[in-house]
Amino acid sequence: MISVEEALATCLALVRPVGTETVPLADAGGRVLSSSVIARRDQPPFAASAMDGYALRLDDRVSGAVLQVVGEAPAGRAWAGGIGPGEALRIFTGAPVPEGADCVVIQEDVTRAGDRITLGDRLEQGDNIRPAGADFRIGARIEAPRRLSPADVALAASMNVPLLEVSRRPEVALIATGDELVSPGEHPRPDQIVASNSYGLKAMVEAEGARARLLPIARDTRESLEQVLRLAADADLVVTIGGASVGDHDLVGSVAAGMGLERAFYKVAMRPGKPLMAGRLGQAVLLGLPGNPVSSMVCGELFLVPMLRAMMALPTGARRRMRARLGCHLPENGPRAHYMRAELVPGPDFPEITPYDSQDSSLLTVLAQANALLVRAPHDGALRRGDLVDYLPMVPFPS
Ligand SMILES: Nc1nc2c(c(=O)[nH]1)N[C@H]1C(S)=C(S)[C@@H](COP(=O)(O)OP(=O)(O)OC[C@H]3O[C@@H](n4cnc5c(N)ncnc54)[C@H](O)[C@@H]3O)O[C@H]1N2
Ligand code: MOO
Repeated sequence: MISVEEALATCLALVRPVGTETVPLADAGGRVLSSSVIARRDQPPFAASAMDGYALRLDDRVSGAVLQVVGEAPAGRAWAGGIGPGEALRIFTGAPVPEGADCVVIQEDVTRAGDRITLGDRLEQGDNIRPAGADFRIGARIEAPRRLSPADVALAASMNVPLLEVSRRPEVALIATGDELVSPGEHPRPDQIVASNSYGLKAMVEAEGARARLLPIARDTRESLEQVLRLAADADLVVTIGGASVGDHDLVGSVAAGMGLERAFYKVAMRPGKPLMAGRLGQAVLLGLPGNPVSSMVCGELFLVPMLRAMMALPTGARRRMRARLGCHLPENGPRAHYMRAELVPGPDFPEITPYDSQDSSLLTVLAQANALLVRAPHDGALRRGDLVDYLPMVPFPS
């Protein structure tokens, strides 16, 4: 058995970036930017009013002053002329500030009568002008690689860049295996269950921005497994679920080997998820996850997600660990790293984390409730309430 760290390093060494494509800005949210975005203009491109009011000279901003209104500038229509002493321009938020004006007095501080305004008693100190280029200058960059947030998309739009180069979405084929499985909505026999983790993994893959394809459930025969694996030949990453352990019906390793799998490792010193395997299968990479629902989902978080990120050319490595105070006592850990499903709540200095009583790797109710994985190293000594421990956050984090 190898360590989680070795297994992750090997998984990451197996994958390659999948290449790039160009997409319209409107479809770029959540995608991974692969070429930096470069601003084609200054924003704002002119000194702009931040308020609805009157543009005038600072020298004229005196309580009680009476000024002549010479014209009007709505947003999108600049006033061609300038502003002289004793003059004001009616101006609206976002409109260019005219030559000669160096402040905008908000309309609430002004009394207007015909073409004249009188400035009120209390006038603001600020000039209410957004200087040209205050947001960004031409040539400013959104550096790649970066997963594009909604704010990034808005920024790229503002930079007037309509097409973005992003990483292609990796194609992931998901294969559930086992005679006991039926698809959700079907009618299982009394000795059957409903395939679950393949659907959870599909959601996980898609949340990362990759494409997931659920292949037909492979039955526990060599022929069935071979047939379904062949359907996955064009995928970038083939993920099998189950059939990885030592039982007579656990065929994934030997069938994949027969089809040319160059296995990089099998079995990792972790709980849950010991019978994990990975290797190269033709043009694709194969990740063989254990069948227990929680094991496969935890391995998905720890290995599949970083692999997908590497395939999209994002900086990779282990999921970022955080620190929390333990909410209970825990006995010494065994020889495998333990990723305990846990509840994380806010605390006075660090958040407080308490693992659920049952850590059986079949319990999806516990996994769905958990908002963190408490990480224990192999042979970690007994821990006391209040000790600082590592955890990996999972959604939903308490708000
Ligand atoms: N003698 C030993 N037995 C087992 C060992 C071992 O070391 N020696 N390891 C155990 C561990 S740890 C795990 S994890 C499981 C993993 O086994 P497999 O990967 O071969 O998974 P299966 O046997 O196919 O299934 C395990 C369990 O999960 C259910 N399952 C499978 N696929 C799905 C699915 N898509 N959706 C929902 N549930 C699924 C399956 O029905 C079984 O209940 O092996 C232990 N055994
Ligand atoms: O490690 Mo298995 O993955 O106990 O469930």
